[in-house]
Amino acid sequence: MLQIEDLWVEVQGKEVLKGINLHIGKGETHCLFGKNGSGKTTLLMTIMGFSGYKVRHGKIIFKGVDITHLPINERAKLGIGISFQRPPTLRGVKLKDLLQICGDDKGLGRRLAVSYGFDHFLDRDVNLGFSGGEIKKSELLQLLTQNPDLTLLDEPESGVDMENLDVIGNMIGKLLQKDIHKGREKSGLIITHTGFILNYVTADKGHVMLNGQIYCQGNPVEIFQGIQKYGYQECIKCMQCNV
Ligand SMILES: Nc1ncnc2c1ncn2[C@@H]1O[C@H](COP(=O)(O)OP(=O)(O)OP(=O)(O)O)[C@@H](O)[C@H]1O
Repeated sequence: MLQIEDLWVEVQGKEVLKGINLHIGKGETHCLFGKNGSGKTTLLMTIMGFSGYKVRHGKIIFKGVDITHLPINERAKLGIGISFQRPPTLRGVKLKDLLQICGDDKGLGRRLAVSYGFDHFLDRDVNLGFSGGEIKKSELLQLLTQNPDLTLLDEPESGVDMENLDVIGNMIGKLLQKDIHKGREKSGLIITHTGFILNYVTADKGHVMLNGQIYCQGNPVEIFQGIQKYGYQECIKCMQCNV
């Protein structure tokens, strides 16, 4: 599904990603762990194609297509979706209108909003005055409507209370087809500090990013436990380190 080869990325003159290699197969969900400022968000924003993330070297291949220099809208059309760590407020854009843009089937967004008890937000400007948890629900509603083949999630749990974590987790589980083990087709890359998502999706691989490089890949639960026990720096010295 996604193949990243020796990716070097510069942001505002600073070299942030330094030779990233990553392969996410069809139907696989990967978790990305790592210290603050290590480059995780930069990787997601670069995959999605946001301006300001300058690819100095390397390739991003999605579904066999080289998307390294493709505009963001083309990447979305090809089937990539993203949920931001801190999504912007869209004044003058109603959530219902954004949901219509996200999905071809015009009724899908509303049906999903009703099913998650979120329909009273449809007539509000996107994220304007939304609480932290409401912003995350709105983001996931947009993604469920878009129904991307590769979903990029940047700390989906941040700002979400304990009860709503369950709702958010189930929405992500639906997005990534948690329950369909055979023939699962949707892929995901999830940045998480808390590891909460591991209770809601069957994650196939975990990676640890430090200082713009991926050091470790392996069982996501074991990696997360290793980080909790020994910290990032010690974790990357483990047997699973392959870079
Ligand atoms: N627009 C920008 N201008 C300047 N520096 C930037 C910009 N975007 C990212 N950086 C820098 O690049 C580095 C990596 O940032 P990034 O947001 O990718 O880290 P992260 O691993 O996602 O961190 P966190 O876990 O805190 O969200 C940081 O030092 C950050 O300050």
